[in-house]
Amino acid sequence: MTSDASPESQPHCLVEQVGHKLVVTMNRPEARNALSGEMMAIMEEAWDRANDDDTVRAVILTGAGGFFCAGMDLKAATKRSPDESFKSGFDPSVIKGLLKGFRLTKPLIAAVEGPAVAGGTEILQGTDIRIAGESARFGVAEAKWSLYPMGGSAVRLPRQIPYTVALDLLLTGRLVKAPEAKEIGLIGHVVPDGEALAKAHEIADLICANGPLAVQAILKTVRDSEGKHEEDCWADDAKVGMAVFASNDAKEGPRAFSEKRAPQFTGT
Ligand SMILES: C[C@H]([C@H](O)CC(=O)SCCNC(=O)CCNC(=O)[C@H](O)C(C)(C)COP(=O)(O)OP(=O)(O)OC[C@H]1O[C@@H](n2cnc3c(N)ncnc32)[C@H](O)[C@@H]1OP(=O)(O)O)[C@H]1CC[C@H]2[C@@H]3CCC4=CC(=O)CC[C@]4(C)[C@H]3CC[C@]12C
Repeated sequence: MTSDASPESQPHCLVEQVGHKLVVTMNRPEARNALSGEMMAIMEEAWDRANDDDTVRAVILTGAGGFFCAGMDLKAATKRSPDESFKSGFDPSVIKGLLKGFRLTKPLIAAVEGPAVAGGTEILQGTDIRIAGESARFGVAEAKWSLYPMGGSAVRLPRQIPYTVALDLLLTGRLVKAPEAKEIGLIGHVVPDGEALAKAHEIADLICANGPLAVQAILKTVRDSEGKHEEDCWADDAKVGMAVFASNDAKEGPRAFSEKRAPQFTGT
């Protein structure tokens, strides 16, 4: 993957831990946070950190300057053949930065303002809870430029929203605003413009106050059972659930309820 560091020497992605929350901010506002090699590399590191660091209990993905992400850098794509990176060894069957073929073990909350287009809506499909300012725009525009939604939308979008709506978006490349995106189930919350990040923090705080083992176990079962027949899931579901019930935190939760106090979870 090539690195194309910003001329302003600002990193293309910022990563900051706030308490138990890891906040990942795509940071190329002059290009509507279009994805770059550098941005993808920083996001890959952030995802590893989120998965490996026990102090991280929730992750927020957002964009700088009032924009989420405009997908691949189309201007950079005019400087070399669009398929050059594939020829030089980049295997697009896993695109970790875009959460294709790689998932977080901690909940990932998207806070969207402005456009989330093409790769921007594709990475959104790897997030768990999605919040947007009311004039945010979403769409999978690749076909408009005779490109392919390589971030996974041809597979994922029809699984996440109704088939006919997914095909409408994939084949026309049209954009929808936040209220319609909520109506079709692509996002879960619409807030006044400028308030998506605050709402994401509010939801992340609720998650971080919960038992981290329970939260991560729920995510694991949801992820592992995707696409399987439910009868094929119960054995693992029970195993994952029993490990949570055997934890110290599972003793602390009911004790805190009985003692009428907030639980103090340790993740053990
Ligand atoms: C293959 C995947 C993925 O599936 C492919 C894509 O994502 S295709 C991208 C398609 N994007 C779009 O269609 C969006 C285009 N933009 C717009 O429609 C509008 O700009 C907007 C709706 C977003 C905003 O409209 P506005 O009116 O608000 O603003 P506007 O005036 O238009 O723009 C303001 C300025 O911003 C510039 N701008 C906007 N969008 C882009 C853009 N996408 N690229 C560049 N610049 C943009 C605009 O020109 C204006 O600037 P001015 O100077 O003022 O004119 C691929 C997804 C990720 C890829 C990987 C990324 C990392 C990699 C790096 C490498 O080196 C190797 C390859 C790879 C791994 C790469 C591989 C493919 C992907 C996986």
